[in-house]
Amino acid sequence: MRTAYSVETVRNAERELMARLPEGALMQRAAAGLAAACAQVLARVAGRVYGSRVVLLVGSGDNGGDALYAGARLARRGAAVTALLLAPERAHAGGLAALRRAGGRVADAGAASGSAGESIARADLVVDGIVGIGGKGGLREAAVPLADAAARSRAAVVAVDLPSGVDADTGQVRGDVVRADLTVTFGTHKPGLLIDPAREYAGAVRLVDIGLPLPAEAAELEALQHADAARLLPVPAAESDKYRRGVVGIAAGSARYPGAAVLAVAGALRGGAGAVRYVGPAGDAVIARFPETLVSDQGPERAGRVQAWVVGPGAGDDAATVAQVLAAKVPVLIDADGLRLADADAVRARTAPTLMTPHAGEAAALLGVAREEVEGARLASVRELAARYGATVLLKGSTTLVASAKGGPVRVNATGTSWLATAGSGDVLSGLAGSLLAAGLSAVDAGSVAAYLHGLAGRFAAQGAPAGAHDVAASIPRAWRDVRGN
Ligand SMILES: NC(=O)C1=CN([C@@H]2O[C@H](COP(=O)(O)OP(=O)(O)OC[C@H]3O[C@@H](n4cnc5c(N)ncnc54)[C@H](O)[C@@H]3O)[C@@H](O)[C@H]2O)[C@@H](O)CC1
Ligand SMILES: [K+]
Repeated sequence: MRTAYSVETVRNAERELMARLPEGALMQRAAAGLAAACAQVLARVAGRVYGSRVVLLVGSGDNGGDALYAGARLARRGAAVTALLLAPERAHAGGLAALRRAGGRVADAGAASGSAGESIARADLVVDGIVGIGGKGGLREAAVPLADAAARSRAAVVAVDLPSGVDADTGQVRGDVVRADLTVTFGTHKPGLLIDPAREYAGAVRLVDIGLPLPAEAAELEALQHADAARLLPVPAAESDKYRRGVVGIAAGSARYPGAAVLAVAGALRGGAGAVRYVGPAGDAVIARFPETLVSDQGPERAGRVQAWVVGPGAGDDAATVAQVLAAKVPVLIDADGLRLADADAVRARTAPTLMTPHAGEAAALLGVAREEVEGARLASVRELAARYGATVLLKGSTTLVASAKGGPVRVNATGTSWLATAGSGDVLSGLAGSLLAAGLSAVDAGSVAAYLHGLAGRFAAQGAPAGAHDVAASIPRAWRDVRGN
């Protein structure tokens, strides 16, 4: 499991560790890891470290200190290193002395703004040490021209700890921020490195272990990795029958949107449940495509045994079906139209698990705010929805988040791809997650494993070209095999 911790938790762990270590030891660990990563980048972009051109953007805190010490290490290996100081009188004194001793140049970024731009334009590597976890708000005005010059330059940009200006705890981006090709982060991932929109600015992320003592239960975010997903996937045993494997009921589709039913069933058939039962007006379309589906034109109450329901994709205005499903004593996934039609009190009154799967627009409607507000503050939004509805909430997006009403770490999914932003892709996800619920996974596990498989399936289906939702569904078995390592 990959984890991310809040700035406050990182600061506490840092204090605890610093008390046991000689002064400056922690920064040296960080700088050594940063310098090693920079040397690898230089080998790629300039062929070698010796003779390469490195520019350090140095702010007034320890983030700048890391950059200066790493710069000193690169200068000792023969790189021509120039530090551009945003606040010369407050730059890290020890770091500055180390860089000077190693033969690096130091300039005032403000006084030499023209030549600062030129050195950035000519650099092979720009190291962004403007601000790290001590940052507040977007980049300050004086730093913006440096970030712009780095963006225009052909240099590779390596961010120290975080791309400067992004909000470490929330992933929010206000105003200008640095765009990095690589972020070298220390001790732990920060939430902003895993959540959009900030994640996009981080580029590839490399974690340098500096020995921070971080308690597992204090994590803000968890991201499943292959091994975690493999452990959670339901695998039938010799004595399994379809009921033990779980029957998932799909109440979806309408005369107007029969395709949503077909796609939700397509996802459900690949989710590990032993059988898929469909109720609704699109039975003919479902059977024509998937003859293994158990189809009923009675309502959910009379559909027969079901261990988890999916309700809502393409449901139109059928509030009665949504209400019937919510009254069932088994886990329920509510998606799409179902989110609009579900009575909030009925959701809160449920005792079996409930998983709601809005995209940003649907989440905004449920919260009564603008869509941009949800997109800018995804972590806060998913937690707020989970608390309001007393349900597990999966907020879709290029980094999908899954929050439990009970609190605890929010799961973030990183397998997604922007190719998945295609009509019907959400219907496939809801069927897949519903199937995992029926197979016995908790709502958080079902949601996060479904998002993981769905993202991988999207990658396999797309491979750099547009793919339809049915292609994504058809690629789910390949995603399972990939996760299970066979
Ligand atoms: N906490 C830890 O465990 C460790 C921290 N280290 C480094 O130390 C950093 C934190 O250092 P600091 O606490 O000194 O804080 P930072 O260096 O992140 O930022 C603080 C400074 O930046 C300025 N600043 C704040 N917001 C700004 C903005 N929007 N634009 C421009 N400047 C802004 C402030 O005036 C302040 O002087 C980490 O990100 C990491 O790079 C590492 O050396 C190793 C260990
Ligand atoms: K930084």
